Amino acid sequence: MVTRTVDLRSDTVTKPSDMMRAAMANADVDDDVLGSDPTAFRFQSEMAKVMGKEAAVFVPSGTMANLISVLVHCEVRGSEVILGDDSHIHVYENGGISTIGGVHPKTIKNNPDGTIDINQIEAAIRKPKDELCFPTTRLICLENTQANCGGRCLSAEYIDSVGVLAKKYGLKLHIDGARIFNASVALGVPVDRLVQAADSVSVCLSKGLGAPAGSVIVGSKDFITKARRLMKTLGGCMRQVGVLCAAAHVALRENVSKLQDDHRKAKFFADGLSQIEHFSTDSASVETNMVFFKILDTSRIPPERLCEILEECGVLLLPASSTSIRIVVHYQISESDVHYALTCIKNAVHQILAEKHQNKESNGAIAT
Ligand SMILES: Cc1ncc(COP(=O)(O)O)c(C=O)c1O
Ligand SMILES: C[C@@H](O)[C@H](N)C(=O)O
Repeated sequence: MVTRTVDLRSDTVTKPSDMMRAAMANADVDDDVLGSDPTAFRFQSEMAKVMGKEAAVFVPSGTMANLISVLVHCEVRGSEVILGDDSHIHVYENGGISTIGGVHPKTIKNNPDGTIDINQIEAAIRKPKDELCFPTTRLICLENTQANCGGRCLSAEYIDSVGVLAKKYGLKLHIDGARIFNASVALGVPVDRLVQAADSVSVCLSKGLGAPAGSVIVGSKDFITKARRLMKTLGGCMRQVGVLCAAAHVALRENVSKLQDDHRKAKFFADGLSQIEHFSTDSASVETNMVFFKILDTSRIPPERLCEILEECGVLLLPASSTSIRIVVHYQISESDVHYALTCIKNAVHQILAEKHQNKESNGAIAT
């Protein structure tokens, strides 16, 4: 019987704090479609200010925030967006920019550090002379932090250089900033500086900041007006949305300061994993709240089996590939949880290896 749960599947798993629940219960609300929900208005104004952009709109999810942002930038048919081949928009959003928006993706391989090579970006930009046969490049998307590269941070200098390239060719720049506050804290760069070159940013309040739901798109007033209209088309406009914005506002006020500790716990986790035989963990590459560790082929430990055994002791993890597992730390994971999970992982490895040895023995016995 599981008496303790340590949920390391994602930073989307946090439960709203008591302060968030109180804010939700007491939120001053109104119909945000017929008019303006006062709590949503205040939160959106605060987010625009914090991110250094003209305007903001609260959106039900990060996936919808990215979809809306890409579709507003690429509102002309035959548009193409340049993005990383391991980006969330390309991998985890059901191809929505194409299936719903008719936007063509031009992927470039993500570097291990989360960037996409700037020379490859420039080479991928379509040339006007080829417009009869090819889509028209209108947008470049970056992701900061870059989740599938291990939560790696894109520097302000890199983003600025992509911004210069975008302007050179008359393109727009969107940042999937689901974890932009993690990047800001890890780099020690104010978040508005980090996204200065971007025309739009999607920011998740429901990840490391711990809100129960929601994202925000920030950008110019004109962009946000178009984004809000498209959100209505997609069915994303909500009535008394202040209930959710109240929790998101608490998350913004209370939890940015906790992110550094998440990063420290992730680093501690990575150091602990690197002590475990049969695992390969690049602890040096852990910059924020994510740790990916590879299970060496020699061990022949299937990630699914490891996750299965760990679930029995209340430690929840997700395989990242056929040979690796992802750990995501958040503010509701304690130091003690980290130690407990590491102990459970070590014990699970020993259990699986013992199982394999026993199977080998019994197969050998049958064979003789
Ligand atoms: C980098 C990144 N972008 C966007 C999203 C989408 O956010 P949501 O789950 O709220 O749709 C996620 C994960 O959830 C993510 O990790
Ligand atoms: C898996 C992905 O969709 C989610 N954003 C996560 O990082 O957990």
